[in-house]
Amino acid sequence: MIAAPSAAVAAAATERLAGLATPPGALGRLGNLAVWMAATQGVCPPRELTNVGLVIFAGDHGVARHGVSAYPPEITAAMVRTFLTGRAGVSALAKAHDVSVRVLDLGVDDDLEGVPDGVRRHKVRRSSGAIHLEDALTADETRRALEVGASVAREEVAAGAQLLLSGDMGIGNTTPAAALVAAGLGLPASEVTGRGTGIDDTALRHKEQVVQQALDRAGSRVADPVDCLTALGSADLAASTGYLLEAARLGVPVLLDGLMAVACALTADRIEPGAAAWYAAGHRSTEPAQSLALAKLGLEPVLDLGLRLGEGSGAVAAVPVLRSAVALLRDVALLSEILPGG
Ligand SMILES: Cc1cc2ncn([C@H]3O[C@H](COP(=O)(O)O)[C@@H](O)[C@H]3O)c2cc1C
Ligand SMILES: O=C(O)c1cccnc1
Repeated sequence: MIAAPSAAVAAAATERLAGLATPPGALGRLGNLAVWMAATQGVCPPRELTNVGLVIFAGDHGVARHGVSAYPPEITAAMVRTFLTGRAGVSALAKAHDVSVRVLDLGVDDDLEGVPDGVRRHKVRRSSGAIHLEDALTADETRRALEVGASVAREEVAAGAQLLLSGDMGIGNTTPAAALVAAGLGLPASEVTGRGTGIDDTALRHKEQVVQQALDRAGSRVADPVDCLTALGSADLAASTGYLLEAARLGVPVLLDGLMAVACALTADRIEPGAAAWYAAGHRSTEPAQSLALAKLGLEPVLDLGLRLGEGSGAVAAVPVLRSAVALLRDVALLSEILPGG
């Protein structure tokens, strides 16, 4: 069980919020976010968020060759290079909101020649297995990927990160992510499968069959969250899970993105209950599994913009809202200070 953020600081922050020169409740959910931020930092008022870090976990998926995505797997390597030139969707948002971006290749089906060693050094394998036909990973690969993620979280925190975000890149990844949510929530494929990059009705029915076949193949192993990563996940999703889990263990807050981040957060909370108390939901994705997993974790998304990009984009877009919440609890006067004789 992971220890919760400080209840004493949450109480102090709630009291400060109630005393601000604003009508009670007028700050709405910004007030709740500010209290959560203070509790995770263990200090009230909370510190400004000057050091926010996004790590994008990239990898390919065997299922991507089986008609589950609107795009070919070759996009994955091309997008890794695009993150490095700072021209992806999430790059624009990260630049606008002062968020550092790091991209790691866990399982891209390409050697990524010429890409810096720091990006490639954590690679576990080239493409994870096609989950409806075979395990995504060996048990040893799962263990290694979880440890890569944990070590990256430790590095980010040692470098001063106050808030961690995870992003994903990998054509086909909404299929294993939906399977992880189905496994974690005990739901059939029909309830969790979404359109990902934008597949048509025929492809959606096929994708649902692929997810169900994967769940049936995994059988009773769905009861164990680490076995789920081995059977139904991937190297990039296992690393992302290790990263989110380590953030919670270290007591560092996380702002979650869309389906992949939330599927990994759900898996992390299954591995060590209590982890989710360190997570806030950046946005609501259009993927049904993301909303189902958020509800299970008790998380209400900050933004609801119809985003379905991934890459960490929805989390980065929510960073200014979290900064706004912190600024209010830090900088607004207390009503008692502005009243005569107060
Ligand atoms: C150009 C492009 C950029 C992306 N950036 C993120 N994704 C997102 O879409 C993919 C998941 O959807 P599916 O499971 O349907 O393949 C992942 O790569 C995810 O990161 C992208 C997809 C494309 C095509
Ligand atoms: O929920 C997401 O993050 C998402 C949805 C579709 C495609 N890529 C990512």
